[in-house]
Amino acid sequence: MKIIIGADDAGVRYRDRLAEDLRADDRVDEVVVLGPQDGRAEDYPGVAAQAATMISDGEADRAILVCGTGLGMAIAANKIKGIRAATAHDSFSVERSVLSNDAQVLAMGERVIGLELARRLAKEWLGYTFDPTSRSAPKVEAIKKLED
Ligand SMILES: O=C(CO)[C@H](O)COP(=O)(O)O
Repeated sequence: MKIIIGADDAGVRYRDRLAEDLRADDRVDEVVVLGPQDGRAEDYPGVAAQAATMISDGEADRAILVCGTGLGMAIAANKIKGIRAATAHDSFSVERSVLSNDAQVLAMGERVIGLELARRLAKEWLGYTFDPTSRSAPKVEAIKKLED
């Protein structure tokens, strides 16, 4: 699995810790880091669009995006066709974002949850795979039709 980990200025600290976790995770083959580098500022819309476009183009499988709240990242990523991004800060929502919504993007807020919870949720999120034969599949198909 190729995973993007991205952030804006408000999410850099969590991004860098989550990137370390992802690199150490056997389920992850490759980690792509997006967002501020070498102290250069970057706002969330550009980072979210870059990550979402890579997924939509088949260059990456999933992304974790961190900003202050996790809201702007999800809103911006959802503007890219084919992308389902969800902000989630609890275990159940993280699970359902994949199993119900087939979301490829998890957005979290560094100003909202603690680092250890963010790390745990990222780890849980990696373990879920959408089942295209599940009761949720027709609803995801209905979402896709909204884009046409
Ligand atoms: O949380 C953010 C967007 O949802 C971002 O990190 C901060 O945005 P701002 O409050 O507009 O500076």
